Amino acid sequence: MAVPESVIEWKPAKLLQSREIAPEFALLVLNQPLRNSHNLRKLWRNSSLRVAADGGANRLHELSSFQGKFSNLQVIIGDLDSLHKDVRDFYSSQPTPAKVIHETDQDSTDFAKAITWIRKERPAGLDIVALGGIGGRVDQGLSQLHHLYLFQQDPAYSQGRIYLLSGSSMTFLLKKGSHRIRVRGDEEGAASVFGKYVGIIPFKGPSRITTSGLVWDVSDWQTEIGGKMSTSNHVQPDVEYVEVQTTEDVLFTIALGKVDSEDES
Ligand SMILES: Nc1ncnc2c1ncn2[C@@H]1O[C@H](COP(=O)(O)OP(=O)(O)OP(=O)(O)O)[C@@H](O)[C@H]1O
Ligand SMILES: Cc1ncc(C[n+]2csc(CCO)c2C)c(N)n1
Repeated sequence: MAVPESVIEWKPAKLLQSREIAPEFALLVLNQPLRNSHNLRKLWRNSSLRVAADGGANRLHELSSFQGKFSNLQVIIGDLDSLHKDVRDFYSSQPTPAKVIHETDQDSTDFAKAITWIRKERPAGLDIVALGGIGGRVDQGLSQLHHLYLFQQDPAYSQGRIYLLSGSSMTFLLKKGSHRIRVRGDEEGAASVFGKYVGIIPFKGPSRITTSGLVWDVSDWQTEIGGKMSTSNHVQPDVEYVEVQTTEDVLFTIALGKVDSEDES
């Protein structure tokens, strides 16, 4: 009898909801514009390890220096060419000082250094949310996507997922196989975490995909850069899950909902 193929479950909205339902994860703050948004506050509260990649600490400090928020950063890592001295002093002089890790090599980015450090610190695997992922410079964004592939080759993939969170999307890598992605929140009455737009990107090379739960579902559909690609797809209004079967690794990207307001509460 054929063994049923195992389905990988994704519940990314839990990262952005209350602490009770959030899984354990590390928050990695990149050097990208940062707002004191609903999502940032939730992620800060829910994360069990808070790390800044070099100048990411400057971005946090711009927010925390007003209200003392976001001051319990635990680690700053990188070549430290962007970290401001007053920011380093601020985080080093907190009641629980941040550890500052200087890694000088010029063959990897501070994003990669930070992920590698978190992975070594938690060899059993810890999910990582990278804040500011694929938001700014194109080479940095493409390097972050490349690193999703590099790090997800790790055997700890299933316990150590990486989510790139920009101001308007969440992006993660679906390894070849079957995936079931919950696209609604898990809390009664919670405003929607995700919007409707979805893209499935064959960044690594051609794949054949089958989807359900999308307005433009496809079945055993060849996708490749230079061929066809599903972008600006929509989640069907009444579904809770989107399912994707893919013959090769692909990126899945979904828009964030409108709740991520700028209020300072
Ligand atoms: N302009 C940018 N656009 C997109 N991402 C960025 C940008 N600048 C920095 N980042 C992200 O934040 C991380 C930390 O940035 P950092 O403060 O070290 O800037 P950097 O010195 O330009 O980056 P790196 O040394 O990693 O090339 C980077 O590794 C990268 O992932
Ligand atoms: C082939 C090759 N291309 C680019 C770089 C440069 N580089 C890549 S990551 C990084 C760190 C940035 O802080 C730098 C400078 C290299 N070393 N090797």
